[in-house]
Amino acid sequence: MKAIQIVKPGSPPELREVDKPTPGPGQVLLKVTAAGACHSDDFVLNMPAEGFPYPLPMTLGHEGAGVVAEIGSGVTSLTEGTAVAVYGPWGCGTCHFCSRGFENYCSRAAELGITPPGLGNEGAMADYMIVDDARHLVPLGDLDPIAAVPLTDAGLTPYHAIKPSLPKLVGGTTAVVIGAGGLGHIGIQLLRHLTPARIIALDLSEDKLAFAREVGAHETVLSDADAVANVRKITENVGATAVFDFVGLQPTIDTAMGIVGTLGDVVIVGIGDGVAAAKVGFFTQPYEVSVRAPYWGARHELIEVLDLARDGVLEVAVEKFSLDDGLEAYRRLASNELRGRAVVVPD
Ligand SMILES: NC(=O)c1ccc[n+]([C@@H]2O[C@H](COP(=O)([O-])OP(=O)(O)OC[C@H]3O[C@@H](n4cnc5c(N)ncnc54)[C@H](O)[C@@H]3O)[C@@H](O)[C@H]2O)c1
Ligand SMILES: [Zn+2]
Repeated sequence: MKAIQIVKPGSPPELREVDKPTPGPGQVLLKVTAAGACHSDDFVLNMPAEGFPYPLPMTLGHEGAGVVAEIGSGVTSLTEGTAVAVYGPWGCGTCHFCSRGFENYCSRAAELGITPPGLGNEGAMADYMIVDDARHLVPLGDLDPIAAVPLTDAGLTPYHAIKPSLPKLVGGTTAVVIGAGGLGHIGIQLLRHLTPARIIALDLSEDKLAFAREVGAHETVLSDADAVANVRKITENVGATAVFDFVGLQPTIDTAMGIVGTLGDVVIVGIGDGVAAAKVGFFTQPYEVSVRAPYWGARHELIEVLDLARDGVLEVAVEKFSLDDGLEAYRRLASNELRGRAVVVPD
């Protein structure tokens, strides 16, 4: 079978022939129906070779959907042919966080497609993939796997990031989304559906800003040196009640800190290596700002996001690629050329 793999850190991924895996006890083999390409894959591809934390070569892809093709011994809860999506953060299942459903915060977690050595899980960018435990599968029902697969990360992560800010995002407040890409364009739709807040989206080009308005942003602002002043002007200097940074570079985090208002949240989702400088202390405005850096989401939240898609609330913009063209998907992702999510669909 074919797989898109990271072979050499700092180099583009490669399309390679690999052995079709066999499910071990408790495992499930999926015939992959769709796999989403995430900017985090690009982050992993560009990690330094020295001290690279994952086994090489490694199949990419932590957004996966498929059809159950083969069941390992001991799995009784599944039948072959069932359409499923994969809940990617694979926790231990028993610790404090896992028992509350937040496997994304399990300290012993192994993640699909981004797994430390010894845990042996490959990603979804392949004809077939192994899922470590039937517990990580969520039924897709009649959802289209191509449109639904981005929800396992590009939908789940913004949902998990936005939820704690919902009580603050009442009428008359402003929410800002920085980066209207895979995660951001779903984040905008979630904010539109879940809050009455005015949504301002920031990105690098007029084309991306037009896309942000298409998916529901009320206003858009170019992400440049004037962005802080321009957003503050729109909010009549009150500032934003929540800023979701889906880029995470130092300039965008600085923008976020510059536009957040009193009682506001700065939520850093992008993995850009930026950090938020503390502006905490008496007589320091804005007052009572919270900064969070959430990671992925809980299993029950994935089910909630899939239900929102079933209700027609979320429309994922997808650019479709075959496995043979998957390298082009990663090229477009790295150069910010995509509209929405790149989804690879094996034959
Ligand atoms: N925290 C988490 O759990 C989690 C999960 C998934 C992805 N991520 C990270 O979130 C980020 C977004 O991922 P994605 O897959 O949506 O990426 P993407 O490439 O689809 O989207 C990124 C968007 O940001 C825009 N952008 C880039 N630089 C910008 C800047 N300086 N100002 C404004 N906009 C800018 C791009 O034009 C693009 O539209 C990545 O850093 C990714 O690694 C984090
Ligand atoms: Zn991701």
